[in-house]
This record gives sequence, structure tokens and C-alpha cells, in this order.
Amino acid sequence: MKIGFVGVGNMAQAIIKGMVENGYNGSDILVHSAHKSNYESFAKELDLVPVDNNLDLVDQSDIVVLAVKPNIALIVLDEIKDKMDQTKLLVSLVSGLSVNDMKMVLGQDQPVLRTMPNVNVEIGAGMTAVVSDQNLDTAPYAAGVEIFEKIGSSIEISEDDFPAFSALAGSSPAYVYLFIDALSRAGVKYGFTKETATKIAAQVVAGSAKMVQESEDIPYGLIDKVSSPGGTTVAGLLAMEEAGLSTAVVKGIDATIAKELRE
Ligand SMILES: NC(=O)C1=CN([C@@H]2O[C@H](COP(=O)(O)OP(=O)(O)OC[C@H]3O[C@@H](n4cnc5c(N)ncnc54)[C@H](OP(=O)(O)O)[C@@H]3O)[C@@H](O)[C@H]2O)C=CC1
Ligand SMILES: O=C(O)[C@@H]1CCC=N1
Repeated sequence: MKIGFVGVGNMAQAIIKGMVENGYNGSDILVHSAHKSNYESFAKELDLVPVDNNLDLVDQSDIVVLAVKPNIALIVLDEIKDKMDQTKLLVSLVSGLSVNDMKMVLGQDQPVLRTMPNVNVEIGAGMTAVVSDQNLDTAPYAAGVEIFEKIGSSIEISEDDFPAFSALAGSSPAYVYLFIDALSRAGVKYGFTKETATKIAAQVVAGSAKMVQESEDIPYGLIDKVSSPGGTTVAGLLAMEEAGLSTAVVKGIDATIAKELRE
């Protein structure tokens, strides 16, 4: 099975690195992007197959991953449409591009899988939404879903929920990194080096996420276990809420969804 990437930017590179770490052969992964120097150097690094243009890449692939920015996605689909056929699966990562948008260009019978991964696929810890208008347990969709299962978790959701998922899982690694950086910066304020403070902050966030995943308690129950009566934690929590932490997070998610819906 050959998997070809049209576009080899941040997200495609994260997926490919995750795939190579999790059992896929570089020789089964084909790449092409706008600038030769970008995709050739990346291909060399991971022993992938560089291809000179989008049409040859599609021709040689069983699964074609569309990994370009939303503003050019329809133009690129139009370029490759004559090389697509019903034996191939198109997997799209493109924010805001619906299954129907793609089928309008490629034809109603073209197998199409819409996905929204996040950048943590690079370390096999992604969270990816998948959807199509067909049963995803059947070929060729199952092979597309399998990629995202090997590099993290996947969940089938309705297309109506994609904007909210995109904010909650696609964009949110950036927001979690921001929280880690803020915690680390506070450590620097009190004398830790940035490196040490970041190491501490990242381990605390990773451990806390694992605790939420493994505990039967809801996050608020866990918060109460850390907050000793009359203690330091509750003082910090109240100060953070006075500064609007929860409201700021929800407003950030609102703005993310609003931006996707405008595109
Ligand atoms: N970044 C993220 O965390 C996530 C991104 N996405 C989606 O993934 C898609 C890509 O995003 P991202 O990787 O961040 O963007 P990047 O800007 O990093 O990558 C875009 C890629 O498209 C390539 N490209 C541009 N024009 C063409 C063309 N005509 N033919 C082939 N390739 C072309 C660029 O080539 P070159 O580098 O050679 O110029 C580049 O490799 C977007 O649609 C986004 O919505 C989805 C989930 C998460
Ligand atoms: O910022 C973006 O538009 C993309 C979509 C989800 C994550 N990154």
C-alpha cells in the first residue's frame, strides 16, 4: 500500500514521522510539495520517496493525503482529479473542507475520508477525528483510519462537530503548550532556569493528563484533592479564576470555532 502526501508542511511531517516510528516503511510513503528543497530534504531524512509533481504522486499512490492549506485545497483537488479513481482513497486534513466539497470536485463515487488530526501524532499521541459518508470499517476507508490509530487515537464524529473538534483537539495543543510556557515562566520568575522550569511544567501537565484519564474522578474532584483547606492551592486557584482562566480558555475556543466557520 503506497501513501502519497500532497503537501509536506508541519502537519504532514508530523504524521509521516509518527508513521515511520510506528511501523510504516519510508519506501511506501511518497511526498511532493510546492518547493522541491522542502520535500526533497525531508524525504532524504526519513528515506521517503520524493515525487516531482502532484499528478505522478497521485498516480503512484493508493491513499492520497491532502495536506495543503485550506485556501488552495480546491485548486489542488481540481489539479489531481483526473488521476484519482475509485480504487484510491483521498484522506483530507484540511480544516473546513467538507466531504461534499471534495466529492463535488472528485465525483460522488470517490472514496473520501475527512480527518482532523493534531500535531501530537508525531510522537504517537495524536487525537484525530474521522468521518465520511460511508462505513469506515470497510475498504478502502479502514486503511485510512488505521494510519491515525497507529499514531494515536481516532474517533468518528459527525461533520457538524468538526469545527468544535478542530478547536478542542486540532488547535488545542498550542493552547496547552501556552499553559506549560506560562507555568514555566512563573518558575523563571522565582529563580528556576527556563529549561528546568519547562521540564517541571511539562511533567506536571503530562502526569495530570494521565491522572484525569486513569481516575474515576472528574477534574473538579481531583482539584479538591489537591486543595487542602486553608492551604496554598485554593489561594492560587481563586487568583487564577479572578484573572479569568476558565473564561479565557472558553473564549479562545469560541474564537477558534468562529474563525473556522468564517472560512
Ligand atoms: N498544523 C496543524 O497542527 C494542523 C493542520 N491541519 C491542516 O493541515 C493542512 C496543512 O497545514 P500545515 O501543515 O500546518 O501547513 P503548512 O503551511 O506547514 O504546509 C502546507 C504545505 O502545502 C504545500 N503546498 C503549497 N502549495 C502546494 C501545491 N500546489 N501542491 C502541493 N503542495 C503544496 C507547502 O509546500 P512547501 O512547503 O514546499 O511550500 C507545504 O508543504 C491545513 O489544511 C490545516 O488546516 C489540520 C490539523 C492540525
Ligand atoms: O491553525 C490551523 O488552522 C490548523 C487547524 C487545526 C490546527 N491547525
